[in-house]
Amino acid sequence: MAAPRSWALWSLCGRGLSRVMPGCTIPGLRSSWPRSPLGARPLSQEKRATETHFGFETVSEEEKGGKVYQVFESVAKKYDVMNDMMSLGIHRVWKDLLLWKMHPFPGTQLLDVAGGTGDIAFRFLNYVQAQHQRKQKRQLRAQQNLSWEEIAKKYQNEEDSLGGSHVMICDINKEMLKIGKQKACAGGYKAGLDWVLGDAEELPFDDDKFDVYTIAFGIRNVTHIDRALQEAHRVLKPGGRFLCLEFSQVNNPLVSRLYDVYSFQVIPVLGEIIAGDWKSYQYLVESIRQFPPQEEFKEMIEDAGFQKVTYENLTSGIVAIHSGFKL
Ligand SMILES: COc1cc(O)cc(C/C=C(\C)CC/C=C(\C)CC/C=C(\C)CC/C=C(\C)CC/C=C(\C)CC/C=C(\C)CC/C=C(\C)CC/C=C(\C)CC/C=C(\C)CCC=C(C)C)c1O
Ligand SMILES: C[S@@+](CC[C@H](N)C(=O)[O-])C[C@H]1O[C@@H](n2cnc3c(N)ncnc32)[C@H](O)[C@@H]1O
Repeated sequence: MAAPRSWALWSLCGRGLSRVMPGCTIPGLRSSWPRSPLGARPLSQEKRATETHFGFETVSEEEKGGKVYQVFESVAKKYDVMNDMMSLGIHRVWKDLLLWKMHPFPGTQLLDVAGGTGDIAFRFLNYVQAQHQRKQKRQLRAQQNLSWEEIAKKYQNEEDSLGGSHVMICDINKEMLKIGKQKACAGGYKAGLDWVLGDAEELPFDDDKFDVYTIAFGIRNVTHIDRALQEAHRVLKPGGRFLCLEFSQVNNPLVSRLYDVYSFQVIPVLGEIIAGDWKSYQYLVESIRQFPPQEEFKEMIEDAGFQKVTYENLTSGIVAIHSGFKL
């Protein structure tokens, strides 16, 4: 089988990559990553404190944020359609599973960091609304002698239809938030959500504020993952839950091989055809390979102070959901 294009590039660039271990500035990183596209391959321990990775490229920590910003600024308009095309809709199932795992209760205060175009937030609102409506119907059926007006009122109060639940969508990118807000208008999501421009590494919220913190396909893009995890811990209430949906390490060799071919040969091509942006989608597949595998990420979450940390692999580990509690 021919080597994927980017893998060939990666090999050609090996001199530069082996000189630097991009993840070096992040406490808790293990020497086994970043990984090559075709499996674990430790890179050199030599590194400079201010360097990190942007895909397979070595950049300064100062540069990385700007580069990530440009990627999402560039893809924002085509972001949703690209996700459906790349995954044939499978990303929707992963996001649904995140919500089922969360199983929010009435009144849940959710912070969705790197919330982008709102996929997690809208699912959350749908979930709590459906749950609240079921509860309300049960209560209405149980109550005798209610007037039609009283019944209608119960259905009309939008705020109440969420049972007090609320989602705060926080993202560093104005363009992603703009698309998210447009989707919210089009989808009729008015109550129970707010949009905030903010950095996962320095969240603009008080301590102990949220019941649940989610980050879906976001933490991979953050410069200092440890800082983002510490911030997650800070803003959660005691008893609060951290949930992260992110690309991970494929645990089936056949799927892994097909996935590598698909990632490096097909995804950038789709990116070019649909979004007119090969580079951003090359960054996507490279950044996936730079992210720590399940066990190492679990340890990083524990290092940030979370307890009862577990993870669940989805689609042979193409993605995983990590969960932890602030106790
Ligand atoms: C810039 O940063 C970003 C931008 C974004 O837009 C999004 C994100 C964040 C990401 C997401 C929210 C999710 C995005 C989803 C993905 C990256 C895709 C994940 C991949 C899958 C679910 C499928 C995994 C694929 C496999 C296990 C391999 C199976 C693939 C094949 C049999 C095709 C192998 C390909 C070739 C041999 C090359 C020749 C083929 C073609 C030219 C045809 C192209 C084929 C397709 C479009 C079909 C793709 C097939 C599937 C999706 C099959 C699914 C099957 C299974 C899961 C078993 C972001 O950070
Ligand atoms: C792949 S998108 C995920 C969007 C959404 N969560 C989803 O699942 O579709 C990654 C998002 O992370 C955001 N992001 C990257 N770095 C960030 C940071 N330091 N703080 C907050 N958001 C960030 C990007 O702007 C982008 O919207």
